[in-house]
Amino acid sequence: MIRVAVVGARGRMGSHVVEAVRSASDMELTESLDAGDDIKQISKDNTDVVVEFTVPAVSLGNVLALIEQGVDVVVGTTGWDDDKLEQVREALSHAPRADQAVFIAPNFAISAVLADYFAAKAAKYFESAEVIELHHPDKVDAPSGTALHTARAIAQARQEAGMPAMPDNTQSDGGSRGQVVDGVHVHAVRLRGLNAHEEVLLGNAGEQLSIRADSFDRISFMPGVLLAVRTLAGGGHAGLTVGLDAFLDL
Ligand SMILES: NC(=O)C1=CN([C@@H]2O[C@H](COP(=O)(O)OP(=O)(O)OC[C@H]3O[C@@H](n4cnc5c(N)ncnc54)[C@H](OP(=O)(O)O)[C@@H]3O)[C@@H](O)[C@H]2O)C=CC1
Ligand SMILES: O=C(O)C1=N[C@H](C(=O)O)C[C@H](O)C1
Repeated sequence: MIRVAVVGARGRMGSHVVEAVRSASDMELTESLDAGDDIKQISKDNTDVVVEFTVPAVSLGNVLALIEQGVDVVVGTTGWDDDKLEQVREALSHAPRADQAVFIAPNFAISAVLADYFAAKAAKYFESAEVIELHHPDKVDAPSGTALHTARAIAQARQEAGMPAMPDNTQSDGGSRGQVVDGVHVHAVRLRGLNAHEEVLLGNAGEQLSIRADSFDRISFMPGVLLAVRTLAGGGHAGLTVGLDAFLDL
């Protein structure tokens, strides 16, 4: 039985994770913590894997504290940059357990993971590429972690193919061209009625490829979360792993 704790348990995602863990025959829910709770209630004495879905401002602190507690962590919270990831690697290098693992995924839905993968594969064949992410208006961060991950993957594919900068004759945009992430324009839509959506537009003269992923319900993220919990609990993934594609045979 995998002992699972949830941090951010009363949140939109955390509450879904609590339900998914409770419904899993191979898992036992140990601790359900939220803002104001002492994260050191979680330890290797009561928990094997922690699932963390909080807010970008606190996730690194939570992960560092949980590493000190000797437990593995599955992280869904967004807002990760290279510096924060390096702090996690550093903490893992002197963690209580040599086989301790942290897994971070910008998106746990298979539709989004595949859209990201397909966009990176297509990128070198198109002169232009832009990313549009669309979410519910309660989301605190923009652009989404998923869109940032996709934009960086497109940029890396273009760089590896030796491609030039994308064509853009904009002289002044007043902010309407979105955020530029490694040369890729990213646009964020916030709209009541939406949940989580991403569209990648890739263009050449006379043609366009559109790659779209839609998460209509947060249940779409749960199979990926449970896959990550089971994978970490099974061992063999010591250190930091980023992206659910690492656990899929893509
Ligand atoms: N990787 C993925 O597939 C997905 C990632 N996400 C990401 O997950 C994160 C959470 O999203 P969502 O669930 O919608 O957000 P919510 O705001 O609904 O949930 C966040 C929860 O974390 C709690 N919290 C805040 N600070 C702390 C703390 N220091 N310790 C413990 N809990 C804390 C909040 O409590 P309170 O409200 O009282 O402050 C709240 O209950 C976001 O970064 C989002 O982008 C979302 C969906 C999918
Ligand atoms: O806040 C959300 O809801 C989501 N956040 C993640 C992100 O920022 O990419 C994943 C998904 O898009 C839902």
